[in-house]
Amino acid sequence: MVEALSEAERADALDGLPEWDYDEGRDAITRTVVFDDFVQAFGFMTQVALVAEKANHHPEWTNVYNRVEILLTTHDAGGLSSKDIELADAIDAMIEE
Ligand SMILES: C[C@H](O)[C@H](O)[C@H]1CNC2=NC(N)=NC(=O)C2=N1
Repeated sequence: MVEALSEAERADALDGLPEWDYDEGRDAITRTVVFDDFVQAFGFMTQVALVAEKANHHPEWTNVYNRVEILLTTHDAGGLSSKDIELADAIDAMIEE
């Protein structure tokens, strides 16, 4: 069973995720990505969905046209865990492609 990160672990992890913001209320991280159009945005979401399903760790997200707002937290842990950090890293790699 995955545990929520400690404050120190969280601070260290967030240092490596400069594109993500910390949501204290949810103990989560968030990132908004804007694409050229809906098709690009949905293609990205499809890529993320396959990685998330493989990891059995899923984002909370919204999509409006070319904009995708992503929130990562671990429901089973009641907060931010290493699984969120790993998924955020994978998402960043897809965006940098
Ligand atoms: C039953 C299933 O394995 C669990 O519900 C998984 C699915 N995806 C998940 N995703 C996220 N973000 N947090 C979880 O705790 C989680 N748990």
